[in-house]
Amino acid sequence: MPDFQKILNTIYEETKHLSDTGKVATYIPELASISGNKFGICLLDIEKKSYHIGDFEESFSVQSISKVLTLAMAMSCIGEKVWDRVDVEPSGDPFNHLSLLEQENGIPRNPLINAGAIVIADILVSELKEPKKDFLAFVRQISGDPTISYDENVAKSEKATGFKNYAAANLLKSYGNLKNDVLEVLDFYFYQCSLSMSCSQLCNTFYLFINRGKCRQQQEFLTVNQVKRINALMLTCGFYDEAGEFAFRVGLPGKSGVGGGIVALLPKNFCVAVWSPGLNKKGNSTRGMAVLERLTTLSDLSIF
Ligand SMILES: NC(=O)CC[C@H](N)C(=O)O
Repeated sequence: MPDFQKILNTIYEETKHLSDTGKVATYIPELASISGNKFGICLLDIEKKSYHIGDFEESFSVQSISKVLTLAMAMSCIGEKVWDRVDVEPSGDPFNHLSLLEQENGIPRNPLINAGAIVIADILVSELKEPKKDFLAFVRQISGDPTISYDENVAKSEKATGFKNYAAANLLKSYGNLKNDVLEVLDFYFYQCSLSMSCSQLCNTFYLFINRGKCRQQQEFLTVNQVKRINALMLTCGFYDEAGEFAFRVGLPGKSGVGGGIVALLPKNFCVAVWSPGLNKKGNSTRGMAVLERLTTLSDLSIF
């Protein structure tokens, strides 16, 4: 294994003063107040050794990173039946794009764009007794961390302003691909996106995806095959219309969120989380992308 701590220190110094670190998301008003200077990195290897620097222990809004976790829970509930309602192709479109959904009769391209994640949220609303509580319990279990919580202010802020998501959910409903009440499903979706986690907590949670479906405590939550599918989706769809660019520059499966977090991983090797709230035009963390590009270059580790 390379000297990860040395590599992180080098990358942190290199990218600390980037002239363009992007713009903090403001379309969810509660996210607008976050300082664009926040910057943390954490890497957890398969031996559970952790390497970190900067604001790696500070919680932030994980937003779309949560889509991987709801997908994992939905697959653990209903298995392959998920694919009757959502496809597995990259969309090549922004995360909240709607026209393909209409062209393709209400079947979202994949579970990591908003429309797909709303269908997954609908599945969980059907399957779980108390969706918000049960999903949070799932995240706490796979991370081994009972302190992880939702940020109610972020959830309420998006509930008041997430008009495109209301549009997506209504479109899905009109095609018969939403079984539950639109507002009930969106309430769950806004809460899942408001999960508040640090880079360190994200690594502990995503350990499952480098460890063939077993969490840090070695309890099995997903089959090897399910993990293979989720990692494939992170590679092809995890960065919306920048998935190609991420594979090209970084070469790892991963998932971003508009809170400025990115999680990426090399199966059976390591997972890494970066937080830097400034986003590029595609909604992905500008500095996060730069950090991960340097990480796979300096460590000579990527899936390619
Ligand atoms: N890309 C993201 O992180 C988007 C998530 C956000 N909650 C939304 O639905 O717009």
